[in-house]
Amino acid sequence: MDLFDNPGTLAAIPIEDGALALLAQLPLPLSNADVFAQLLAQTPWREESVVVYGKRHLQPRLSAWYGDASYTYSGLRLAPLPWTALLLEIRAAVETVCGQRFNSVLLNRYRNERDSMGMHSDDEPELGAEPVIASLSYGTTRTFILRHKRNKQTLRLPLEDGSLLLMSGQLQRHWVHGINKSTRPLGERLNLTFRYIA
Ligand SMILES: O=C(O)CCC(=O)C(=O)O
Ligand SMILES: [Fe+2]
Repeated sequence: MDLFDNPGTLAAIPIEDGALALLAQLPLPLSNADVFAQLLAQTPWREESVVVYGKRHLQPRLSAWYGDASYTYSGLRLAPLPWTALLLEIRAAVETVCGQRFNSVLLNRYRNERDSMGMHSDDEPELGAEPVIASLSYGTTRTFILRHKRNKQTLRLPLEDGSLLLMSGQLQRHWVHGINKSTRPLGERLNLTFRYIA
């Protein structure tokens, strides 16, 4: 049987004001360890800076942007890298599971427990009114935090090696999300967020 005949199904996570679904393991012909090692080695990782309230900061993580179109992220104009064979293969599997097309992917590398991502919404206008974002994780499990903008309700989701989280509907409008630093030592994690940019 071809792996892609039965890609597994996303399980909905009940949440107000948005849609969230999780697949524990994205089916791919490569092992999670091979995907992790190849992405780590092939990617031209960069330490980007962002402007927050007029002040420039280095991001506490490494990143790389691939895709068909350029994109503005936290005041940063990112020219995309061309798709690699591995990223195209991963994208095809993600698209099959999600039933959605994606034309770009942001790779984030959290080197250890001191790397993080501040609470934010992926609500740039070019992502559309109801952005569909597929978030794929490899390596060390980190806790993905979602907080409702109005009532401050908080959800904590451990994102494990090989898991795929799909965010859609009104989620970006009503919630912020991020990855906190940890006080306990942690190994490396890679995250890929597939997006569709109009
Ligand atoms: O690393 C993660 O799980 C979150 C990544 C994220 O929110 C983003 O790239 O916008
Ligand atoms: Fe995000």
